[in-house]
Amino acid sequence: MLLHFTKMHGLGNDFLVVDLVTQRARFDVERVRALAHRQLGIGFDQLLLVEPPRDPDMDFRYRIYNADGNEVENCGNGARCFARFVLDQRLTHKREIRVETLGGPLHLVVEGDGRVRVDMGAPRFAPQDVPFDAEHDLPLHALDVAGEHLEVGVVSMGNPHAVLRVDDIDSAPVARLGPAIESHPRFARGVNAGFMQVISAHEIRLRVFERGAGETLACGTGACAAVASGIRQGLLQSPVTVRLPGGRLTLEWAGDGAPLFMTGPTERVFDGRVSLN
Ligand SMILES: N[C@@H](CCC[C@H](N)C(=O)O)C(=O)O
Repeated sequence: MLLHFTKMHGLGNDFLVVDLVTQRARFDVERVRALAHRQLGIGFDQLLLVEPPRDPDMDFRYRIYNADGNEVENCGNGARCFARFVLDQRLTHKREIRVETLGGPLHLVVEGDGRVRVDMGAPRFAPQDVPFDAEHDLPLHALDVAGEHLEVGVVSMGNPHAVLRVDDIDSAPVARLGPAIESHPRFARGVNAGFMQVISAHEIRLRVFERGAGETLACGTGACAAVASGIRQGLLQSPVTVRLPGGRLTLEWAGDGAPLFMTGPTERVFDGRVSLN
């Protein structure tokens, strides 16, 4: 069976996007891993599935799998690509799209310049919402990792994030600490580890070691988590430009309980067909 797919990226965070509105396919862990393989497969950080909604108030269901084959709750760069994909494929003519995800509903707007603005929902900091093993809801939590005593902000953007402030992301120990934070036993479902350098109240640099994918060129929900944590700590003020290895995002957040908005670009790389036998 030949399945049509589209390869896309958001700031270098790359995706295999599959239309399951007009096609049928099943993806188990082994199949996702095989397709994600950089040498033996197509290669991607995440697989994005476009499905019909289950909720009649929604336009689509948006499902996300990490390269390691596990299904996850949310993906910010993927959400922007999702919006461009459903428009380009003429699965909708709407430029304002509502999608259901495992992490909750998202509202996507394709702007006149082609960039996509996403209402990512309200960041949540309560440890049980992340989930993170801690008794109190604090802006910073002590975390012992690989023999180091760190202070991290913990945030749920539907998916779990830990944010560590560093002096310089170019020399930050992302490859060493990233995997140890990702699999730290206090994060029951694993965590995405963000390394944030504050440039000014309105600008940060960020690298993210993603759960189930390793370090990526950009992480949209990681950018949201870093900005939410930075504003909560009094380090940042909205709007904030986030400079990731793959490019820039603009983040706006009015504070506790308010939705966080992320705006950025998308790119379609190529279309193809793959045999799923
Ligand atoms: N790259 C994504 C996040 C994808 C999911 C993440 N690795 C997780 O496991 O939660 C983004 O742009 O947000």
